[in-house]
Amino acid sequence: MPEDLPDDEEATRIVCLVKNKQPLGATIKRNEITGEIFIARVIHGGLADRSARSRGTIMFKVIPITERPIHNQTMLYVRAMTDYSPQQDPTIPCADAGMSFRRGDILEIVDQTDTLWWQAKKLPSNTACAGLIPSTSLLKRSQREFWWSQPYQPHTCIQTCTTQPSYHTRCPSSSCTGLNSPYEEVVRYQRHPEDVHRLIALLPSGVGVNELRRRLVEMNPNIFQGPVPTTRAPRGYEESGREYFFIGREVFESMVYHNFLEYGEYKGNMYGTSIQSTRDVLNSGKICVIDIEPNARTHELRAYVIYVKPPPLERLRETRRDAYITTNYYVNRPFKQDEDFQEMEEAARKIESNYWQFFDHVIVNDELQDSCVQLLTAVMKAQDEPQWVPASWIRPTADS
Ligand SMILES: Nc1ncnc2c1ncn2[C@@H]1O[C@H](COP(=O)(O)OP(=O)(O)OP(=O)(O)O)[C@@H](O)[C@H]1O
Repeated sequence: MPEDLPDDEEATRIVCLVKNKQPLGATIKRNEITGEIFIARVIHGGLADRSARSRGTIMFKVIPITERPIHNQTMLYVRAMTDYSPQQDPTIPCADAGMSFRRGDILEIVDQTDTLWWQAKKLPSNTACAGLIPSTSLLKRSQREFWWSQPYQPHTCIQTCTTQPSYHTRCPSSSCTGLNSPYEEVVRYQRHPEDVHRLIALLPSGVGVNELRRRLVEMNPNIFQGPVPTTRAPRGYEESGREYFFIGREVFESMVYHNFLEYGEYKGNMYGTSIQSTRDVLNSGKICVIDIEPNARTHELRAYVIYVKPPPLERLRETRRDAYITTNYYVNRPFKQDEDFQEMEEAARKIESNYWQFFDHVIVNDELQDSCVQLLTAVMKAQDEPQWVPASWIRPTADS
């Protein structure tokens, strides 16, 4: 458009879009009063965006509006804290232009011009074309509407926090508040070789985290250490300070209030994560590997969280044939095929539905040897490769 166009000249531009099998990459809107149809948005990187000229099959006459909307094109990366499917959203302006995502996906927000519908790409992305996703304010509004439409349940929030009733932890606000932020801003973080290692947290208890951690430490005790205090009796092969710090209940209780990030009871024994012993291991230059319960994700820990998932039932039966567990009543007893495995699967379902978005990596603990290799690879990646971490870890905000 020439800069010096006289005011009385009609400012029009002919835009030709080459339509092939791809979607046009633009949405249109009709003015309810005048009936005029105009382009509501052009999808970032889509066909319309990329078509500079064509031998035209489709011709739009585009009349620029006098007041241009303020463009907010700053790149923003977020982790989705909720699932979204445009096909099930009746409010989306154009479902075909929408982009579905799952909790935990990393999204690159490429356009926030519209306050309700942002444009984003799911990472890693090999497509130039962005898709429409609801903005934070739109999602919060729908959450609020949903919340108000529910029957009054005064204890919903408290129940969410106590799905592992024996654990007393600092609850992450995201799992306790009624209205959660649907996106968490993240930044790419690369550990400097001279910085302390990233803390590795394995969860949950019961699927073999102790066995995996033990093997990792045993493989190279000069690199790895797992400093979780427990009141459980050591098993034959275990050594205090290696798998756990084995301490008495009285000592444990005296440490609880001022030195623990989380603590709790699992199958009759007390376990905890001590801030100081974690820091001591990291400051000694080792890689600290701890077990946590899912609701222990806190700012102090800043852990790389690895979720250890049980394999399907038939694989559990096959792989755990010679395995033993420790329960309230027995130190070492074989798994009970139905009860124990079903309990494990049920616990995994609950954890995934509440916490999937917080996991940096998932290992299916099927063949033990494979799982150990996967764990070692993931732990080294966490130290040496860039990771997406909450932006508030790098540039703290007032409420973080
Ligand atoms: N992939 C696997 N294949 C076969 N056996 C396994 C596997 N993973 C763990 N086990 C066995 O299952 C039993 C329970 O594992 P483990 O003690 O690690 O469970 P945990 O509940 O996670 O640990 P803890 O009770 O100390 O918190 C152990 O006998 C262990 O050797």
